[in-house]
Amino acid sequence: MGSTPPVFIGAEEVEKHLHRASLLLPALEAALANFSAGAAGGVVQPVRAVVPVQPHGGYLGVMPAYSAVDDALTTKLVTFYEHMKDSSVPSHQATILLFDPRNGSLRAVLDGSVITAKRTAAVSAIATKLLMPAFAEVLCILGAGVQAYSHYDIFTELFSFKEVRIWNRTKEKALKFASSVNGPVRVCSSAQEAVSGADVIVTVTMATTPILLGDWVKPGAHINAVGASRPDWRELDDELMKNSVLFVDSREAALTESGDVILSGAEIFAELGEVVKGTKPALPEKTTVFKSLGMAVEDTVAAKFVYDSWSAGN
Ligand SMILES: NC(=O)c1ccc[n+]([C@@H]2O[C@H](COP(=O)([O-])OP(=O)(O)OC[C@H]3O[C@@H](n4cnc5c(N)ncnc54)[C@H](O)[C@@H]3O)[C@@H](O)[C@H]2O)c1
Ligand SMILES: O=C(O)[C@@H]1CCCCN1
Repeated sequence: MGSTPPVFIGAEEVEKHLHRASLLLPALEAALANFSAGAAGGVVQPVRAVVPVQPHGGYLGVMPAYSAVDDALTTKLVTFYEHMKDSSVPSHQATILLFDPRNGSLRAVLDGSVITAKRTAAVSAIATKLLMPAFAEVLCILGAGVQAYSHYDIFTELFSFKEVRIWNRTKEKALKFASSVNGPVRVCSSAQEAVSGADVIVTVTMATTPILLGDWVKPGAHINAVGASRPDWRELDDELMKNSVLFVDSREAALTESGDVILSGAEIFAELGEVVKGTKPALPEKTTVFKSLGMAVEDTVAAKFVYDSWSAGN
């Protein structure tokens, strides 16, 4: 008897089953805690392998993970390209393969781009809930690409900011962002203007040198640093890195992949999963940075969520 061929779940279908990123919050919180529990947490996740595609300024990342608690086995394949000349092609494209852990058969091939956008924003939201100052009023987003939209969506769903500001390297993209989302957004002409007095800052750019300086940041603010995922790329300057309490998704990945962590020499205080578990404090009264690199197990639980929902409806 031949095995059943894998199903293909495209972007539209993934979107349908994952219409709000907040649907992933319980699974992601558990995955972060399990990851940071070491062997007892049952997450097997090596630091991703990244293959540079040098002549084209691109990278291929391979991100496998197994979560015993979820009994879910996946690998994401993600490409990301700097300086895209053709703006109709997204800078990041991803596919997730979901296997049957009992026998290794491929069950599904899922679009990974929607999942990447939503799970990343949901993890930033988990960090923000734990680390932002009390009475946070101003949200600032630096960057106006795919992640800016997904972060805006979940942040405005979960929190009640009085003001949302955006800055982008090219202002027209920031203007387009402000006119596309459902709510008022102040478009700023400089990153400094956008950041000044902000309580929560999200950096979601393809910058390779700092775009956010410690000098501009209000003491006690919380920063989700989502870009700069190569060891020689930066979004934050040394001053900010050294004068904040630093949280990461994975210590091992941060010390391998994050230019902001490696080149600043900043000390890592905790993994986000340790704060979720309660084994490390959150320190919301301090200036905090959550350096997010993205973890394969986040894709594993998100893909399982979509596959289970798809299976229930088919
Ligand atoms: N941590 C994670 O889990 C995770 C997951 C996915 C993406 N990311 C990272 O988040 C960032 C944003 O991803 P995206 O999918 O929104 O990308 P995108 O290409 O859709 O948007 C990138 C934005 O950065 C701006 N930009 C490009 N070069 C810049 C520069 N040198 N200085 C300042 N701004 C610049 C662009 O104008 C654009 O608005 C990327 O660095 C990406 O690698 C992280
Ligand atoms: O975790 C991710 O999906 C992304 C891939 C691209 C680089 C940054 N992290």
